[in-house]
Amino acid sequence: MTREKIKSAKRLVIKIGTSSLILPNGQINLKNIDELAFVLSSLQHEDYEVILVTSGAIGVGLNVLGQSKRPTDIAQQQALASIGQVELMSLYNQIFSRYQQKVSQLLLTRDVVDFPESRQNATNAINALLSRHIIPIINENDAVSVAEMAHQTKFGDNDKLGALVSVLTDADLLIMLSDIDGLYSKNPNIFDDAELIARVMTITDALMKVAGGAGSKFGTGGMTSKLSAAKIIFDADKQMVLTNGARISEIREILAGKEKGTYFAK
Ligand SMILES: Nc1ncnc2c1ncn2[C@@H]1O[C@H](COP(=O)(O)OP(=O)(O)O)[C@@H](O)[C@H]1O
Ligand SMILES: N[C@@H](CCC(=O)OP(=O)(O)O)C(=O)O
Repeated sequence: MTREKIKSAKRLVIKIGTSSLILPNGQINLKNIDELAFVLSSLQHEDYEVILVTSGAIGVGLNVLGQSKRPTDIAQQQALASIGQVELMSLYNQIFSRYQQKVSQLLLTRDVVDFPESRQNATNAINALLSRHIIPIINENDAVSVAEMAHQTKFGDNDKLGALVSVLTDADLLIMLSDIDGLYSKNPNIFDDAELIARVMTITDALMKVAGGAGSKFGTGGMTSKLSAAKIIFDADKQMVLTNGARISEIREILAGKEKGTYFAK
């Protein structure tokens, strides 16, 4: 059950989900964002290379407009993402600068990652930012990405984006922050006797069956999309820890190899 390989990780991708950024009442979770900025900035100052993959554009957009329900209409969702992304980055910029950390924004679409030249270009840009000790903050370009039959520029969800960014940047570790302590043996929303799984070595069909949908009204993919992301990580021979975004300071313990959350590695 050893997590020895985590201890030498230097290049980190941290993915934070909407459920960790927005409170159930629709307000911004300032406590989590502040803790995230503090922990990631201090890690960066200690010479870790840190990349943040963030969700929350639509959730923050709803907050800006004082709405509570995600619209079903695609154009309305894209408008909300466009509004929320600015506010989200403005918040990150303010809070990270309190910890003397510069940040930047990259909004990706799937075609960028699919085509070798644009993929390399994106990797080069991220490497250039990291070499300047800047934390790149990455989201999907929700305002323009589409999922049409012959034209697919959507990633689907940010768990997948987090895994793809980890592969793209050859990161040593992906830490996925959700609103739950890790993967449970059953959907904990339904079963009281669900138990936390400490280590996953492969994604089986049986495991896919224990994963349910999103637990909060703001989350999108639920555990199914986290396991699909883990599959990308396994296929690329990489490692991932799924843990609770309510206890961001535990990232330190995870990096020290302590048993927190669910560890996905061969
Ligand atoms: N087997 C399972 N183990 C853990 N969580 C599960 C499981 N099945 C379903 N879930 C649900 O998945 C949710 C996490 O996904 P999601 O709401 O999309 O979060 P995020 O916004 O962090 O991406 C959990 O809060 C939980 O309700
Ligand atoms: N790109 C979208 C988030 C999509 C998504 O997968 O959200 P989540 O399940 O909260 O990680 C946004 O910024 O609202």
